[in-house]
Amino acid sequence: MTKPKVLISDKMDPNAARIFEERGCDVDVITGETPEELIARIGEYDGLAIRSSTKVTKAVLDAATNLKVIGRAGIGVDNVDIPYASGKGVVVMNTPFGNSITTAEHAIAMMFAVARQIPEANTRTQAGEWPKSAFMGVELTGKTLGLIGAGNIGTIVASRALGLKMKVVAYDPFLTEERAVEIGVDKVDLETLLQRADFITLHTPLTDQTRNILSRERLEKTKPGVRIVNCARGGLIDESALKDLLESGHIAGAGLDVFAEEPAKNSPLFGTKNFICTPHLGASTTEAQVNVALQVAEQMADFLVNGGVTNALNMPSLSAEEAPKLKPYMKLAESLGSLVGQLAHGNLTQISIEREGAAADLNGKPIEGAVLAGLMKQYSDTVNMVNAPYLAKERGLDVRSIRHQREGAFNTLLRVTVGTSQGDRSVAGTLFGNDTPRLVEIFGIGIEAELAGHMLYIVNEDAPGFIGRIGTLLGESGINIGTFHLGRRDTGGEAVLLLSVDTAISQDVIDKASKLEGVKTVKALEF
Ligand SMILES: NC(=O)c1ccc[n+]([C@@H]2O[C@H](COP(=O)([O-])OP(=O)(O)OC[C@H]3O[C@@H](n4cnc5c(N)ncnc54)[C@H](O)[C@@H]3O)[C@@H](O)[C@H]2O)c1
Ligand SMILES: O=C(O)[C@H](O)COP(=O)(O)O
Repeated sequence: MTKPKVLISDKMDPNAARIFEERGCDVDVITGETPEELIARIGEYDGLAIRSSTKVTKAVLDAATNLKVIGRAGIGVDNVDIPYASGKGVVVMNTPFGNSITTAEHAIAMMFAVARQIPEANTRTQAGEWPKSAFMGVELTGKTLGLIGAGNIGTIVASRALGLKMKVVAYDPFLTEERAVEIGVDKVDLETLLQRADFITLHTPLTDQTRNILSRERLEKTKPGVRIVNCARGGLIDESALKDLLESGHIAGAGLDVFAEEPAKNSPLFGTKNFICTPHLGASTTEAQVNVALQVAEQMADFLVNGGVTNALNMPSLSAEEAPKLKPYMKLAESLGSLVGQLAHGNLTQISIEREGAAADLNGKPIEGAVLAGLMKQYSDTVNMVNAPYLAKERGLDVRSIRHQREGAFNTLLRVTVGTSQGDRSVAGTLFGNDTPRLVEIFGIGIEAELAGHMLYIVNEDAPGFIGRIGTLLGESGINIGTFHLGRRDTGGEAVLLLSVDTAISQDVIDKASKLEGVKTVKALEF
């Protein structure tokens, strides 16, 4: 088996390359390339490991013809076009906890630095000025900290601030009252936070909802003398308004680790009074960098080598332990999806995926992805279980997952039912010996068949002589039959014949089969 190939395109702790190699991947570390250079190179890689410098744009993804996974050694993924990556079937992962303590500590350090003007005091002292009377700071004790975003980092900042005897108020639409009590903060709306906070610190991702969350209008509503820290993302604050309000003295100090445009080499904020900054150093400690490098390499190698999915932003998680157990189910799910996709006529409006017996205890999301991938293969060559749910959504397909505790005739069963403009059509399958997928029911008729390779599906009237006629037709057409499966609704009623054959079946043979006595439907299937 050829080894998966990974490119590390940003500066990363060397542990990442070591782990990739130990886990059976070939790895290249090539940092600092231009977008054009990356585009020229990316086609040969299965995995791309990045930090915040590499911008994974549509153009990069279009050139990434072999890419299966992007791993972000860190948290923020606003440098990756995730919807486009999802559409291309590329998994995007991050390492959500590896640098959170480090970044929270940086935010606290910035708060102290702003409160006591440490950078400027340091510069002037070292210049020989001894400017003791030029600096008068404020205490953090007893002050109110306004937290915008109370996720992993915000929560750590809150706990450190509470330790410093600050009061903490938090604005986060996804923070529940219970969680707010648990972490010791007051949940407030944004207006209240702006009015009450002596210090404001931001800890949200950059999204369409959070972009410019501290707009000029909101900055003007802050308490006079407020100090603001941003160690999250640059686009969260209106930088020009921040400059004006620092100059007017309404804002007493600001500490930014991140800028709307990075690298920030000529920011208008540079030189503004009471303004301090660092060059996106939030995650830059030895501990955090080792954490995220190890984690991203483990996660990506696990995915590329074993199919395990951890911390993916566009796909459900799947542990390395679950992956081998789910593998035969994924095969079965994809075949069933493909079968209904090939057989159902009319516009598909709804699909339900039922799991029964042992299958009911499994992680349903990957199975759902595999069914949809099988189904959507009729419409797209590049579909896989990552992008299939997105394609299904785009087409307005209503997807339902149902889990039955009951045990039926099979100890494990997957059933896929599609609602078409002509009514519901359902197929079901099981695993023989825990790992061999088998179709056991097609449109209400019991049958037992492996779905593989070239197949011929025929619905006919159950009557003597039919099997001989179809055997003769295929024989005369030079088509060798591999396996032969029969099922019928009742004696003399509707019967189903599923044949696997060694070569693709031509339209001419299908037309001839359709004309045989008693035949209702003929369809060539491919798995
Ligand atoms: N400076 C650095 O080097 C550095 C390092 C790590 C992370 N970060 C940034 O910090 C961000 C936060 O990291 P995290 O680990 O805490 O993420 P997280 O996902 O755990 O928390 C983000 C929080 O923001 C909240 N949120 C989302 N939309 C919001 C909105 N409109 N208003 C208010 N709150 C909203 C979410 O509910 C969530 O609780 C990351 O997205 C990343 O951009 C920066
Ligand atoms: O989102 C993050 O994890 C931080 O912004 C860190 O970015 P970096 O890996 O480029 O330091």
